[in-house]
Amino acid sequence: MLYSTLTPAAKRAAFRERLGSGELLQLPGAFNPLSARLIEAKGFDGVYVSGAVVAADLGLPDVGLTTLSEVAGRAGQVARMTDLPTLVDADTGFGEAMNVARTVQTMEDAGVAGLHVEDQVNPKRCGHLDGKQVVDEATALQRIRAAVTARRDENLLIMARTDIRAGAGLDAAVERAQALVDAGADAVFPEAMQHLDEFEVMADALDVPVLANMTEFGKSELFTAARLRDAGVAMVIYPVSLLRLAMGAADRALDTLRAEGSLTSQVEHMQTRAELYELLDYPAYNTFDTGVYDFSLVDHHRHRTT
Ligand SMILES: C[C@](O)(C(=O)O)[C@H](CC(=O)O)C(=O)O
Ligand SMILES: [Mg+2]
Repeated sequence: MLYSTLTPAAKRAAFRERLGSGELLQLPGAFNPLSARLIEAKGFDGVYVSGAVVAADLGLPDVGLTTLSEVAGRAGQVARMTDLPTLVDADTGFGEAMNVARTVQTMEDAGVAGLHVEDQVNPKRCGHLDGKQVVDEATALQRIRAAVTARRDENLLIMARTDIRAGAGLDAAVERAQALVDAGADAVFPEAMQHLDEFEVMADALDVPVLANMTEFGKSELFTAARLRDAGVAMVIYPVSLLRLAMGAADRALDTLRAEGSLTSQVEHMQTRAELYELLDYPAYNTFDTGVYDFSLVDHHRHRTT
């Protein structure tokens, strides 16, 4: 109950170990802390906190409007609810080198296992939209150096995301990624790759784990986990998928309520009360409550008789 049962340091160490195992780790995006519990219950390897989802949750587009405090707050709430490692989208680091350093320490305090910092100009755009711009290499490397220098737990995974592929092509992306690794990045997130063999080229060129972004309605086809693993990818995120599914279900259910005047026909699609309580570990809280109650009775009794 109350979750998580592990310290952030233990989660980071476990994440590093799993990443070194050569398996493909799957990290669905948690759109809230409760959905992180579901992701864990279903046996996934980690939880992703998407910048696009944090923004959308607030009713905002993903154009660099959310603040470090908002994103770190949400990442902390999610990380708190799961024993899985949490990977958070730190956008551009919320500024330049000095801001990136503060972002890393704030995210570390929030209990995440890793974060990614991208090389887009401020204010950033969704990586799968046209018209985004990247900073020059020197600025991109500064952000990563600042991130690596700022962390206090050496197991905190600093991932460099590069958005250069869309504007400058795959060769430029590989070159940028190699420079980011030389600057200290522990892993690379090549954004908006189009074909599976591009992931393969990237994974072959780098000595660090590579992440694939399987966001829907984007530039990439939705490759299966098996194909990504065969291409040498180490981690895959499904950043906005659960939010899209939940909002799709909510949209249809609201139409039904308007049309039918009740949600009776929708009940079969709902998570049941029993399923929700199980996910919340409700019985454990009851037991805890009883323990406190018993204790106070005994205590009270002792006071009266002495
Ligand atoms: C991964 C991503 O950065 C996110 O914030 O989740 C987005 C996802 C999306 O907009 O589909 C991205 O820029 O790819
Ligand atoms: Mg993002």
